[in-house]
Amino acid sequence: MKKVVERMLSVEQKPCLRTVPHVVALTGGIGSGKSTVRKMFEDLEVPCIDADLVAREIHQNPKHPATVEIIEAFPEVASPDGKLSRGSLHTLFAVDCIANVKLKAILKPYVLNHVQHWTSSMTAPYVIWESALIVDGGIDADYVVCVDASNDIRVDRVRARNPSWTHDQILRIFAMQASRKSYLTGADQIICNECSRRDLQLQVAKLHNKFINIWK
Ligand SMILES: CC(C)(COP(=O)(O)OP(=O)(O)OC[C@H]1O[C@@H](n2cnc3c(N)ncnc32)[C@H](O)[C@@H]1O)[C@@H](O)C(=O)NCCC(=O)NCCS
Ligand SMILES: Nc1ncnc2c1ncn2[C@@H]1O[C@H](COP(=O)(O)OP(=O)(O)OP(=O)(O)O)[C@@H](O)[C@H]1O
Repeated sequence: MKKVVERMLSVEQKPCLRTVPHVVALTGGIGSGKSTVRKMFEDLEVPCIDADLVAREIHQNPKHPATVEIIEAFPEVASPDGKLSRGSLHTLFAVDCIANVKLKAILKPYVLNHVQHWTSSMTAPYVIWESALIVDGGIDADYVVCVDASNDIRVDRVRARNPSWTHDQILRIFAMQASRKSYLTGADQIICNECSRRDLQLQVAKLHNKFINIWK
């Protein structure tokens, strides 16, 4: 009986073990393979969030204060129902650097707020935040993973994924994003995606084991 009471007391006195998960930022330029890598981490049951998808949910909601502000600033890219028109990446933001900076400044606080709330509701040792825009700064991650491939491979993959995009449109998006060098120098770890999906998966599994070992 004494032992049972002692054990109950020791359990009650233990501090709450619930801690906020570590954050791995997953970044890279357009077509580098971020979403492909994110899905591989999801297959390993790592909770993942796509910041660009969060941004999309915001600017496709005409009542969201960020959407109202964006449409006020850029009425030319409003759809008839008050959302941000999806083609606006090519017609405005990939060709007008100032407009792009303003768009990101409006969206970023709302996206980060959502992503941080989501993170604090997770119980895994670590979570993954995916975004092409992480190297823009202001994102507090424990570890930055950059998915990399040569510009030629990325252009080919984006063209295959988006057949209606022209070569010029793709190069404009490249030019709006951080340089390949900035992505690489800002990373703690690089995943080289000039390989087969199978070899990519092996790199992901190795990295996952490393994270689990340090943060278990
Ligand atoms: C410009 C927008 C409206 C175009 O939307 P659309 O659905 O047509 O494109 P999608 O989101 O699928 O983007 C496709 C790819 O283009 C690249 N990209 C998108 N937006 C940008 C941008 N503003 N600057 C540079 N590259 C971009 C990314 O590699 C992205 O994965 C949208 O991408 C957007 O809201 N971008 C800003 C996102 C943002 O500020 N996120 C904050 C993260 S902290
Ligand atoms: N190792 C690979 N072998 C063959 N195709 C690949 C490989 N990795 C990615 N792809 C393909 O390349 C395209 C771009 O990959 P993905 O969408 O993952 O890139 P991304 O970095 O998320 O791009 P974006 O910034 O536009 O969201 C996709 O169609 C994907 O299926």
